[in-house]
Amino acid sequence: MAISLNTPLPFRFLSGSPPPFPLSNLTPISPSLNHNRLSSSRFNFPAPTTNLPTINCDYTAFEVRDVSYQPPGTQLKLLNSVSFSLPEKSFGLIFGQSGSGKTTLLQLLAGISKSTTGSIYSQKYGNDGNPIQPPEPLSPERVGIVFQFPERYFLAETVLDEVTFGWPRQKGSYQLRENLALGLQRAINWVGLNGISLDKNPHSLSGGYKRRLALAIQLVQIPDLLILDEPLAGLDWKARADVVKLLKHLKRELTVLVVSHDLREFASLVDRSWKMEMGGNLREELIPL
Ligand SMILES: Nc1ncnc2c1ncn2[C@@H]1O[C@H](COP(=O)(O)OP(=O)(O)OP(=O)(O)O)[C@@H](O)[C@H]1O
Repeated sequence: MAISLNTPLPFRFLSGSPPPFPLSNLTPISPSLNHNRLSSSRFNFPAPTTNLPTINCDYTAFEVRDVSYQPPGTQLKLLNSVSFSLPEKSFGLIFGQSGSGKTTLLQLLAGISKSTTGSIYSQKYGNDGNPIQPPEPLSPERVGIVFQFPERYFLAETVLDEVTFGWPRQKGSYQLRENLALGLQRAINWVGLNGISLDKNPHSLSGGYKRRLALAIQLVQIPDLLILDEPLAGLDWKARADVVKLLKHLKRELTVLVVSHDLREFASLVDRSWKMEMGGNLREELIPL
């Protein structure tokens, strides 16, 4: 399947709800979690490898339970009973050898492929650590994904056309477009693209700004989960530092899951980390520094 950053957008924009609030009005929220609860024997999780603070209150977590994946028509098992939990407004990092299945897992989370077994959902917990609502399947429309080297999939000749590529054009969608326009303005400010002319050709932007643009496209509507595959790949040191800083800012507002080999650069952001072993086995592990 040819993957384009723009491919899923029409569906996202049409079926997702408009941004519920301006992010600029938000007070940064620290993850309010007792992560010991998340690693309770109920879920059979290993000891926590995070530095999330321990505060009791309700919270939501993205849950992946016993997910396995075999590409249709093959006997290959690329993911083997993968389970993990990522609390909202926290930063998760998956690392591991090339070919171990990290991107495959992200593709399942984004709904690009469908898992062979297992489930992916969000779960609300009370302050006693017990679920307080039925689990809700994670809707692909509410997941933003920035692929590795997203700039390779830019299609439009201007920044504006690139960001609005999937927007509805038909009559009667004024309200939706108005909401999208507000979301766009916020996303552009948020990623620091406000100094860039919207008439510019996306391919003429610097490496770091191309990544900002790819992020802005995903942030027009606030995703429940933002996932990024190797966000620093191919960038120079300055752009890498800029993207890390941007993600540090974003993690205050969003749940972020990153696949990366650049462990040192993300170390200060990580709340939870997992290593993908060859054969598609995921286990919670501190990043090796
Ligand atoms: N549809 C498919 N059919 C068969 N094999 C596949 C398919 N998709 C991926 N693979 C194989 O599955 C393995 C895992 O691929 P994946 O891209 O998920 O690894 P990765 O951990 O993300 O690697 P990298 O760090 O190099 O990006 C690889 O050996 C890949 O060639």
